[in-house]
Amino acid sequence: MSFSTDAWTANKALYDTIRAMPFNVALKEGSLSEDRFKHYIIQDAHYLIAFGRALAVAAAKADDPDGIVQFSEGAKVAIIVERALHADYFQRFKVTPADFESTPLSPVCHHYSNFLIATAWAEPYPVVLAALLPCFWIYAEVGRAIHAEAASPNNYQAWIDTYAGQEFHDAVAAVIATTDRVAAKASPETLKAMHHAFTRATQLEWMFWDSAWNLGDWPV
Ligand SMILES: Cc1ncc(CO)c(N)n1
Repeated sequence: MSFSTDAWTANKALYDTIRAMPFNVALKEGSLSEDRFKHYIIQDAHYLIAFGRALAVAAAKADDPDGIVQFSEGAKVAIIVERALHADYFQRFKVTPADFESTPLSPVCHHYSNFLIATAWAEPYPVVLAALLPCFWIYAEVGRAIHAEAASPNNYQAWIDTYAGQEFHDAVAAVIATTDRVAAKASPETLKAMHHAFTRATQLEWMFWDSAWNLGDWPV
């Protein structure tokens, strides 16, 4: 079985939990409060900078030229396309660049961002890809599932359309393919580390939405 099928099966229960989270249900129904979405989108803007940085390191570690192109392009798209989406919502919710700069990373965003950057720098290429894969794959699945059932009109349609869109899904399929290709020649120890990284990132995806729902902040 491929790494991706194995990893998805092993984490399916966690994915089902993510789908049923109050944040995602409310997003689908269009009833998500603006303060919760605003919290989410500010933290996500911080997160995407770390995500882009980790993708750039993955590009530098790629085992072939196609991988350099794939992940440097991924880094670029993470910053450019998603910034545009955020700029839209920042304007709508009146978040100024100064507000964004002065809002620190929440504990969960800080943890997830640092997990990706630390993994990108310290671990071998296959493990880096396994850590990055849930960020792509879970958003693609959640995006499509929400898109299929979303209330219309929905305040958050632009977000839903981005992650349900064909362009994002093509990028996700390509990351799955590269991850499976490198996993197929990985040692048992590396495979084990890949599964560990994939599960950790999936947990952090859950925690990221949970933190937005609860307006997570530093307790002290
Ligand atoms: C937390 C998080 N994970 C994944 C994505 C998709 O790139 C995102 N925008 N934010």
